[in-house]
Amino acid sequence: MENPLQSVEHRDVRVRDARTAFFEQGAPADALVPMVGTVANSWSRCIQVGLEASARSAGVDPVTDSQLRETRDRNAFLLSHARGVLSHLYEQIRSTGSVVILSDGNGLVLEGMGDADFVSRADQVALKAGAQWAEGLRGTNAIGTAIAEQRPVEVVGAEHFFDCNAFLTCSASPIFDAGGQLMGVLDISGDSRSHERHTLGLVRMSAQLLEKRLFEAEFGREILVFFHPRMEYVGSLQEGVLAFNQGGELLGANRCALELLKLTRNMLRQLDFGLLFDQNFGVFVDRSMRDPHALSSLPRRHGERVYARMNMPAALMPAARSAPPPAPTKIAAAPARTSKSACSDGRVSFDCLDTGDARMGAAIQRATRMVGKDIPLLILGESGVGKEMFAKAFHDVGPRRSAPFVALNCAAIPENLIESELFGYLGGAFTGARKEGYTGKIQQACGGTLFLDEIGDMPLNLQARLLRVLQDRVVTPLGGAKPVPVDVSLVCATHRNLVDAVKTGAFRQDLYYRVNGLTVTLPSLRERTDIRAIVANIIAIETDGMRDIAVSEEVLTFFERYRWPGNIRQMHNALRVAVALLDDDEDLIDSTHLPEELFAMESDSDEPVERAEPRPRRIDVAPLQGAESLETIEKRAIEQVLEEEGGNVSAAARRLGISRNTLYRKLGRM
Ligand SMILES: Nc1ncnc2c1ncn2[C@@H]1O[C@H](COP(=O)(O)OP(=O)(O)OP(=O)(O)O)[C@@H](O)[C@H]1O
Repeated sequence: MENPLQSVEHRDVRVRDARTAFFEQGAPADALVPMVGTVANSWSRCIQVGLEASARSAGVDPVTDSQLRETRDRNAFLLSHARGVLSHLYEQIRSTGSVVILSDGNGLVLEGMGDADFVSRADQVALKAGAQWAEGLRGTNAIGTAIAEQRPVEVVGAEHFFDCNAFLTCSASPIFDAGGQLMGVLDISGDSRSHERHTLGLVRMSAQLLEKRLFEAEFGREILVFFHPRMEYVGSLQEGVLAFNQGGELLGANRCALELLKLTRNMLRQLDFGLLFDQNFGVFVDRSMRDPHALSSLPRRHGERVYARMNMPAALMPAARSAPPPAPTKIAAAPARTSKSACSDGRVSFDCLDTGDARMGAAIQRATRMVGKDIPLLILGESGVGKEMFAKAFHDVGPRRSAPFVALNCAAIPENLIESELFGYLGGAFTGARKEGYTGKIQQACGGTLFLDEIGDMPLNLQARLLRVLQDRVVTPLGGAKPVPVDVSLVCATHRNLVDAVKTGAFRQDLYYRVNGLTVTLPSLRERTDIRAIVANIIAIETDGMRDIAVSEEVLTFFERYRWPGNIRQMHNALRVAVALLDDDEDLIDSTHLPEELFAMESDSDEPVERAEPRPRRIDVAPLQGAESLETIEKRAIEQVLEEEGGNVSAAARRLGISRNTLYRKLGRM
């Protein structure tokens, strides 16, 4: 490894000296030490396959478009998981004029991202999809040499075998699948003058992240155990991940797991949970299911103990195993009230919310154990994930269900009104106050549940007052001297990180402990595995369980892949619009019923948003008649398709690839 304190100039001089010794004086590679051994060995390999360092160009053409398409198809699994990582990596190097490259296991570039302004047009081609960087073709280079060496490699300037590549600096890390097979290479290439020492580390970490994603996708249907001897490393890139089947047999281990447990891949198939850890697999699974976020301390059979967290796929959860899977396309098979969804009767219940997602199921189980105990519940989760619905369901299963459920959103009302809303006031307490006074939310909730949404947004001075109310169990309305006793069960929610808010002083620590009796975290919609069941719930709510509405497979697949920045609220709005757009005789929601904003909505994700645009089908319009205008041709196409579809506007719009509204607009002009 290179001494990090060496200057770039010093390195250049050493490399030039090494080139002279190796190429002109015939010195053997091992005599070039302390030249980078990896590079010297690569030079030797290049000589052996007959490459000539002084050749004017490597003379390697990119593969043809159809060859590239084929290779990309073969690598679809890698590509689909790599896109987010590539964009994220590109964000890190955006203004450095470098490119991020993903190649397959043979060094063929599958995807390149970034502007290669630092190189000539000809060389730009060499960094784009279709270009080949195998070492045997292009001499020493980071991608090809990382493949040959099967480890991360950096090749700077004149370390490249061919003189013509000396303007480049490249850092590459191989990507291995769960079986240890090389899948591809991640690389950053740029101008050698702007070589940055930390680039290789960045590439290596990104490759590790990608391997982790690939592992989790490959074993997504198995029980995953994430572990590390140090508690704080669980959840980091350094954590080990093991995949077990339901019987506790070991199916796979990521690279970190192999290193941490000192195992080789050949040993995997002969091992099971009990041979690795001094604990019964069933006991570990049960304990982890009771509290999926908790870390278990697991004693190893031979070695130190580790901290572990388990992930159980929804399909293996006990509830999901006994319940029949939701029908794939027919969503709300409920023409009559008898077969309606658990969500359609106007009451929110945990039954209605527990639709097969493991994390949601675990949150419901935890909260259910607190019912009736008057322990404050804190619900965490992004905006729109259903925190208020969860709070309402918690209230509705408890002994206070016949008393009021009163909600106050601390972020939705102006700061100066929160105080009077919460504590109430007597008539004439302040200018603008109602003559008859106002009973604050705390008092309104008496005997029932007070739900404080977005508690993280409560101003500090009011936090102190609320704390006093919770401690003393009395509230004093503004302008009133007499404290009134309060008896409420408290449920709070926030999308903020309250621990951080406590650290920065934005949230009082003492109040945090008061509101945080039990914390549950609700998953974002994009993480949920029961999207189809939620769709069914929403349709049942929207139609009051009275209509038999199906959703097309295309829309359901889109819903499952979309990132849902606005979570269930956004999906609810989209489906509300879709249901409203259906004609009375229509019973299928397809992409033409989805609001256009859904596709225009910016996703905050690092992955591209898939679009379920209406898919136009081929329309054979009669040949042009003389010099027809575009408008006339369009008019003829619309008339023809409408006729072919028997006047059904929805079907015609679908075939034309436009929304129904657009078709109505065009018809209005005809
Ligand atoms: N499981 C579900 N099935 C059907 N609809 C749901 C479900 N969960 C939530 N919703 C719907 O999603 C929308 C948002 O829910 P809710 O207000 O409970 O979210 P929230 O997390 O409290 O949002 P915020 O943090 O913005 O206040 C509501 O329209 C609700 O009806």
